[in-house]
Amino acid sequence: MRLMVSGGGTGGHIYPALALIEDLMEKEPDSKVLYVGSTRGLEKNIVPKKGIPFKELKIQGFKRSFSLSSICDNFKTLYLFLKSVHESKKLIKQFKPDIVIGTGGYVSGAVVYAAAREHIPTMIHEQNSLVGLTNKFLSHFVDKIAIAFHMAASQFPKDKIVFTGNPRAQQAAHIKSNFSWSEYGLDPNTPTVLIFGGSQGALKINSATMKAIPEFNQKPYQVVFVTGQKRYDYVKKQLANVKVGKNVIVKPYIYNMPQVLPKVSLIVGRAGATSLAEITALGIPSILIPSPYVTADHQTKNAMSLVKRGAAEILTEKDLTGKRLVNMIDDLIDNRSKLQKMGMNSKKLGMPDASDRLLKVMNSLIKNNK
Ligand SMILES: CC(=O)N[C@H]1[C@@H](OP(=O)(O)OP(=O)(O)OC[C@H]2O[C@@H](n3ccc(=O)[nH]c3=O)[C@H](O)[C@@H]2O)O[C@H](CO)[C@@H](O)[C@@H]1O
Repeated sequence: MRLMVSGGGTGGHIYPALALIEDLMEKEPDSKVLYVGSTRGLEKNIVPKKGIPFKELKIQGFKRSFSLSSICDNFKTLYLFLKSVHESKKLIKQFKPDIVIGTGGYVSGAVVYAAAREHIPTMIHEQNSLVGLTNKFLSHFVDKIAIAFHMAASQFPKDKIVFTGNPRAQQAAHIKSNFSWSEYGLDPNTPTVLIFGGSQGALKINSATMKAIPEFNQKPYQVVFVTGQKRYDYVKKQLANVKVGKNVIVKPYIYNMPQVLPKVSLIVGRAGATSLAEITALGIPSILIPSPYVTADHQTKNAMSLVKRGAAEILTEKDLTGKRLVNMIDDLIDNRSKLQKMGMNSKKLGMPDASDRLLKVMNSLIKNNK
């Protein structure tokens, strides 16, 4: 298969694409892949590290306010979009993909739109329960729309929908992890809580965690606190005069998350769709703190789909304090049977064959196009 993939901005759009590529290369090793990302997103750091051919386009998002500067910015956005469509068409002519798939983020808007105009089979993958702006736009042009939450179905043209789940779930579920907490200087046999605010880190989660550290130091469990790359220096500065116990580790980012996750006892984090796909694929109990800053509060909807099934607990950002965080973690870690039940409920929601399902649809689209 000659696969062109585009997805960018944040990890939630990038990792599903990478998981799909990994599965394709395992099943069809002669395949050729080109990843098209943006000059500004995280993909620029993540994708080339995986040895995947990468091209970048300059693109930006629309501003939703009506101030003069936003209007000017939106003209620039439109210009960059049209330019990116033009450049995508050139890339398509050179690479000659059998199929183009978009996993969200502004850059995928230009690439997938260009592919549809060039009559290449196209598909988008929507990770969330509430549909993003780019995928809403692309839904009018693509051949198929893969979704990971049933709730997303009503927001797209019915005849194009296929329910596949998120490919990152399959990657997380099937990995043979040889990771050990001893690599972080921790004890491999002590329950370990992983705290992180999505792929970019979250200010409020970071401040609550910093306040909780003096209490964490006394606990019979371990805490791995991931700040987000950009927020690491600030957190380290704030912690300069705080005693951080041997059972607490502070890290900017984890690059081998699928290896690490199977060893986690409890997750505290945002409710980004790709994180939830991983959590449920592995059946990890979680305390979810949805970001209130995302479109249409979609993380609360994502989180509630787990909470309703007893697979997670929710903590709203307005109720988030260091003390509350510690209490909720203690309550679960101290109550093994509650934790175990939550894990089992979480696993029931997992989609451990998501990328197989996606590949199947992609292959049938390609076949029908020949
Ligand atoms: C603020 C924002 O717009 N967030 C959106 C973004 O979240 P975000 O990019 O944070 O996405 P998710 O939480 O869904 O996924 C994060 C991904 O990054 C990985 N990871 C994270 C931290 C780390 O140190 N190492 C690492 O590898 C996780 O394992 C996961 O695969 O995309 C998601 C999927 O469309 C949306 O649901 C979120 O609402």
